[in-house]
Formats: sequence, structure tokens, C-alpha cells
Amino acid sequence: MTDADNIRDVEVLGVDMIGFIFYPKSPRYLYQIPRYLPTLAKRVGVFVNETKENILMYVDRFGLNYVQLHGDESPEYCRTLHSYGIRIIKAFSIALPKDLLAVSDYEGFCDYFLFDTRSAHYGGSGQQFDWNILQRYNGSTPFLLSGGINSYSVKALKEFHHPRLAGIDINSRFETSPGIKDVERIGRFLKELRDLPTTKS
Ligand SMILES: O=C(O)c1ccccc1N[C@@H]1O[C@H](COP(=O)(O)O)[C@@H](O)[C@H]1O
Repeated sequence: MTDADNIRDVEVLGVDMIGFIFYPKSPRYLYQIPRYLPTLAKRVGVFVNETKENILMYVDRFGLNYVQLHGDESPEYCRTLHSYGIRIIKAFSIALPKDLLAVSDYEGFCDYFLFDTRSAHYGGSGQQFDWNILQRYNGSTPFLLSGGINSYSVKALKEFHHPRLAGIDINSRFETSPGIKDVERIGRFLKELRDLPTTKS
């Protein structure tokens, strides 16, 4: 997110985390500190193949609670950042079951994994992948489900069950323009998600 008032309005809806994209090639790139940063929701910085030095600088400057590593960061890179006390969300691009093979190398020093849709770019594709693939994930790190989740995903989300599912990540499908969230659309989505009865797994 990029705008102070928009951040405040989304935070009031009771979301757990709010993200800031520090990837210069993204249309959501945050190049200036907004006048307001969340105090209730956790602050997540999203990075793609950034240097460790820059990550430390951003964590300090923005008071980041988590860093979301959305590029080709190695297990060693994640382990080092973790050893500095940084909480890590490591993103993986998923298209086929084999895309889960590398995930186990990251166990033990990531707070969350994030499963996103494989695309030509690093993230923000607005496209969904086949969530059934995740039934093969049997690791111990909790994960966030991501990639093109939209207003019409509520029923499928209610039907998706996994013991390690910890949260749902929404992005481009809830925007009025890149970096600006549609507060009403998110409000309706959260209400429907909370209201609709959950199916048994
Ligand atoms: O949104 C971006 O521009 C972006 C750029 C580089 C890395 C990650 C990015 N966004 C992340 O992508 C996922 C899925 O987004 P979407 O729902 O498919 O739009 C999400 O975690 C964003 O934080």
C-alpha cells in the first residue's frame, strides 16, 4: 500500500498485515514513506532479490515486522537474515507439484511460506493457481495462500482446507489503481469470508 489514508482505512477493517512493495519494477513500488504507517496491523516489506544490507535498512526505516522475499532468495540468504532477528515470509511460485520440492530447504528459519502463482514477473499477477497442488505440502512452516484472490474466491476459500494454512493474501484484485486498495471491496470480502459457513474437510 502507498497512501496514508488508504492504509488507515484498510487497517480499520481488522486485517492482520499490510504490505509495502520495495521492488522498483513494480507498479506498487513505494518510493516515499507514507504519512501514516500501520500500528495495529503488522508491517510487511516485500522484496525481490534485494541485498541484505538494503533489507536491514528498510526494516529499520519502516519498522517492518516481516520481510516477504518474493524473488530467488536462497535458503542461506534467508537463514542469514533470520539470524539477525528478522521475521521472514518466503514466497514460492507454484504451477506444478514439482514447484513444492525446494520448499523443504527453507524449513526452520522462515516464519511463513507464501504460495503464489508462477508468472513471467515476480508477483502481483492477479492469476490463481491450482490450490489442490498444496495438498502435497507436508512441511511444518505455516503458509499464506496468495495469487489472484478476488471477490469471487470466498466459496473456494471456504472449501480449501490444509492444516498449515495460516492466512489469505490479497493484492491486485482489490485495487482501484496499483498501490491503492478498494476499501469497500475488501470490507465486503472480509464480511463474506467471516459469515459464510465453513465446509468440513
Ligand atoms: O504486487 C506486486 O507488484 C509485486 C511485485 C513483486 C513481488 C511481489 C508482488 N506482489 C505480491 O504478489 C502476491 C500476489 O499478488 P496478486 O494477488 O496476484 O496480485 C502478493 O503476495 C503480493 O504481495
